[in-house]
Amino acid sequence: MAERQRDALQFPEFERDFLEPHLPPKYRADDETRRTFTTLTFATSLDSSLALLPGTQTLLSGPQSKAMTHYLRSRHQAILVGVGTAIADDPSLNCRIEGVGGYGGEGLEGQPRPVVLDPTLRWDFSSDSKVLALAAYGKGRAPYIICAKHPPDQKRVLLEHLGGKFITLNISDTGPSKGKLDWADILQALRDHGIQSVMIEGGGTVINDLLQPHYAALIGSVIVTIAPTWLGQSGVIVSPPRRWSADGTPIPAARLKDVKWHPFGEDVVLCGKLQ
Ligand SMILES: NC(=O)C1=CN([C@@H]2O[C@H](COP(=O)(O)OP(=O)(O)OC[C@H]3O[C@@H](n4cnc5c(N)ncnc54)[C@H](O)[C@@H]3O)[C@@H](O)[C@H]2O)C=CC1
Ligand SMILES: Nc1nc(O)c(N)c(N[C@@H]2O[C@H](COP(=O)(O)O)[C@@H](O)[C@H]2O)n1
Repeated sequence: MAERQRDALQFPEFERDFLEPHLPPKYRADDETRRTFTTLTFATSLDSSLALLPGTQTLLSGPQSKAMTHYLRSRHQAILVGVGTAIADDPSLNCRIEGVGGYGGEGLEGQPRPVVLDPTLRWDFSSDSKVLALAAYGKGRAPYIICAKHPPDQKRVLLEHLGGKFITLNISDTGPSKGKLDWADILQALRDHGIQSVMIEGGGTVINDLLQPHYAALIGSVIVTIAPTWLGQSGVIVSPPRRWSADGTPIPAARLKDVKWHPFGEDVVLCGKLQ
């Protein structure tokens, strides 16, 4: 029996039912047909801010909603962040719920695969970067990095040594994602690498991109933690591009349906689907 870990988070059984309808279906290794289930999830302030300033990390989630996020991590095969988040936060991107691999569980079971979206290879990671160090200690998996250019051999060797890899995709030259990577291509690439569920945590650029109507069909669930604080102006804001109706009047950028709210400590967690 795995020993109890002092650094593990607790997320009680009775809180889990609320989330169940919003979680990906159970993973089946033999199911080749299923599209990757995508959950968009983040913590925001009352003024829709993810961080006090660009390039910095701000703690918004309280202990209960943080434990909820780690439970979500245990229920997805991968966690994706943009390179802005990887650089600003030096995140761990592992699951620290009690009973998951590395935190009282066996092997790496329950540990999601970190994925960093870094088209131009801006993230100058090393073996000291938290996510790689945790992989080396068996407390998480090494990242997959999605890029659009040839990676340097030295970085590739370091990543592959720990079980990670670079995945190279083509920049779109047409359509709404022109000049960027298309999210359908990103999710298909993850699917091709055996990932059937991914939770996308941010940051601002990634979330605002995905909240545009042409990507709504790709997102299975949206789960937002709202903390009872206003961060103030000049933060990293969730606010997707405004839409306009055919007659030129402004309409909301995005809206959720089938919404449920649940308090976790001082925070509230909102689950829904994009309309
Ligand atoms: N409160 C929360 O839950 C979270 C807060 N954050 C915060 O967000 C901030 C980082 O946000 P941002 O600076 O906006 O960076 P980001 O993490 O959204 O990364 C942006 C970068 O991702 C790449 N990217 C995004 N969409 C792309 C696409 N379609 N094709 C190709 N490349 C694409 C580009 O290189 C872009 O510069 C940090 O302050 C971080 O602490 C990040 C995650 C969650
Ligand atoms: N759920 C949540 N609450 C907050 O207050 C946050 N700042 C974030 N940020 C996201 O979590 C990552 C950090 O995760 P680790 O604890 O280092 O594993 C960070 O990179 C953001 O993606 N999330």
